[in-house]
Amino acid sequence: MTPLSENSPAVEVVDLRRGYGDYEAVRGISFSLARGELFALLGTNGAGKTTTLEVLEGYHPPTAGTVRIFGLDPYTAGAEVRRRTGTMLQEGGFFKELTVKETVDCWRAFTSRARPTAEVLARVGLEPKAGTRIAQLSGGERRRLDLALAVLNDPELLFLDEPTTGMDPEARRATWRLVKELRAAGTTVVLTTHYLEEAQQLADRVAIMDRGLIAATGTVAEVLAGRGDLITLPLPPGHRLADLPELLGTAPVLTDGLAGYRVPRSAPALAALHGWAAARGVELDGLEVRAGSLEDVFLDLAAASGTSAASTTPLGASR
Ligand SMILES: Nc1ncnc2c1ncn2[C@@H]1O[C@H](COP(=O)(O)OP(=O)(O)OP(=O)(O)O)[C@@H](O)[C@H]1O
Repeated sequence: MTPLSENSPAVEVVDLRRGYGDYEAVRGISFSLARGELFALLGTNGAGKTTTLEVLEGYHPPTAGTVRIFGLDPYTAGAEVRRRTGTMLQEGGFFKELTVKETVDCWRAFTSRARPTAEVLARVGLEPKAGTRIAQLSGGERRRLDLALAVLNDPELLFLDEPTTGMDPEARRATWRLVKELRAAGTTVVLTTHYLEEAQQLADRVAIMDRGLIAATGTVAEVLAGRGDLITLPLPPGHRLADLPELLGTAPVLTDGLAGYRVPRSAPALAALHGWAAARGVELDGLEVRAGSLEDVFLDLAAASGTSAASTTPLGASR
């Protein structure tokens, strides 16, 4: 077996490709994570996030490229990698008749270095439900049980696949607190999520996947760098999009019935817009201005669908 290298990155992915039959779900992606980093994989439905995670977890070999976890191949050195990692899948398979405590006890039997059941349940706020049967848990409570099982062995590297899907806002925030605690204690975390706020709250770095490729990656600030501000307004009565002015050389774009301008700085653009409106006696009802967000990056990617993902302009710093 390859000896463990304590200096190797927690995760190293080079030119990973993974297909199902003729279909290539992941089409050549690379990234690496230092120990203790929290990395979020974002992306549209079917972008390849779960497939990537499953290769990192050692469930499938890559079709091409290499994946290393602590310097080890997770497919061929699965047992060693699993000893040091924890996995929260999208759907945990539980026996519905068992209680929460019985479920954790069962998993402890298969887990080396397992923490005590009470401690693990306390960690995810499930102690009051220890005696409750799985069938009676809410969706959010099941996700918390999934998380309890993922941290049972106090992993050095934790994989979280959409960890807060189905949770109410309070449970989601509690989960974020737990993930932040784990991260502060030095755990490396790879997470997939559809909640952009989750990535913004938790991640040191993000990668946005689109049709099997990484379209943008970096810190949230890097991904948003240069995106400027977004000015939106409903079309003024009696006006078409073509009647609106260019602002700082930018023509408006119509999205969901709103005219939108993405401008490097909002102040001069707003001054120009107000000048145009005042000269024509036009009211700018519903005018809104906000800084660029991950959601904008995401929506741009969705809007670009139909074009080749490879030709998508990189939206942030690449590694
Ligand atoms: N076992 C499989 N056999 C065939 N195709 C698959 C299989 N698993 C996934 N796919 C396809 O590969 C693509 C990527 O799927 P994947 O689950 O990795 O995406 P995802 O980014 O996690 O999506 P979501 O956000 O919807 O969970 C999808 O088009 C999916 O239909």
